[in-house]
Amino acid sequence: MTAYIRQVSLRADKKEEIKRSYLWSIPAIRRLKTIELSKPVTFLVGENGSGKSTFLEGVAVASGFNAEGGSKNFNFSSRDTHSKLHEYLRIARGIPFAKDGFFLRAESFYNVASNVDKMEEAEENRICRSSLYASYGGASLHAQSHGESFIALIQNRFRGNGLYLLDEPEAALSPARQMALLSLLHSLVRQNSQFIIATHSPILMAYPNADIFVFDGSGVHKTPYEQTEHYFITKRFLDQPQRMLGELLGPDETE
Ligand SMILES: Nc1ncnc2c1ncn2[C@@H]1O[C@H](COP(=O)(O)OP(=O)(O)OP(=O)(O)O)[C@@H](O)[C@H]1O
Repeated sequence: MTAYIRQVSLRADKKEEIKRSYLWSIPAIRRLKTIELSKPVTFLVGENGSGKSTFLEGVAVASGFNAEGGSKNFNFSSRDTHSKLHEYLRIARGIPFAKDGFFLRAESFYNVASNVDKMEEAEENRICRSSLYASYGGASLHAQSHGESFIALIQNRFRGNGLYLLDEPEAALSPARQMALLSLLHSLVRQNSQFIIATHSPILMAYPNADIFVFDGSGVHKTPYEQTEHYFITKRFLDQPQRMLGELLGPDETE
């Protein structure tokens, strides 16, 4: 199995600095020691605000990606709110190095799409060029729906032998497209790729032989799929929607 990142730990020598930042108020970050990435696919899950995106962004920036997403060639910035976590992480890299990579975040995908447009315009000024859009599904990402452009990007731009960091990729995707994404993940894993994915999707989390790390108030814990809240709450709801709706809305409202 290929692991371009084998281990991520919080630097003990930076503890005093971390204590002075808001990062210390995030329990999963404060209690983070070492996360072993020993599988081709690692999921980061947990409640809203538990620190998954902060952690993934820290790993991405420490690995040379732009904080707002893109490949290592992207260096745009539309805001400057990313944390300094990357300075406090120690990343143990594997051998060989990844030949490809992408940091894909649902929340700033619009800006990544705009940046691709700008790079395409710049390419048009060259005498000998191949269209950059070819790597992104043949058209501007803005000319496709959010979900279509997400899938087009993964299908066309992710070339394998790569390190891919995805932040809530399901945000744009229908359940059927989430399943399509599972197939794409699988074929990229078979081409020696590693994924680290922050997600709320019980569909994506079902990818076999993956590690799932739950971020919560007591730290970060490796958890089997069926024991995650995402799995059992979704299952309980779909098994008995009327009963759950009765609990949520009161019995009179569900008739
Ligand atoms: N610049 C900032 N200053 C202060 N607090 C921040 C800042 N950025 C994020 N936070 C806080 O850090 C915590 C973790 O946020 P993060 O986005 O990592 O959560 P998450 O687990 O990815 O949540 P979600 O599932 O909703 O995306 C949140 O409580 C958030 O409010």
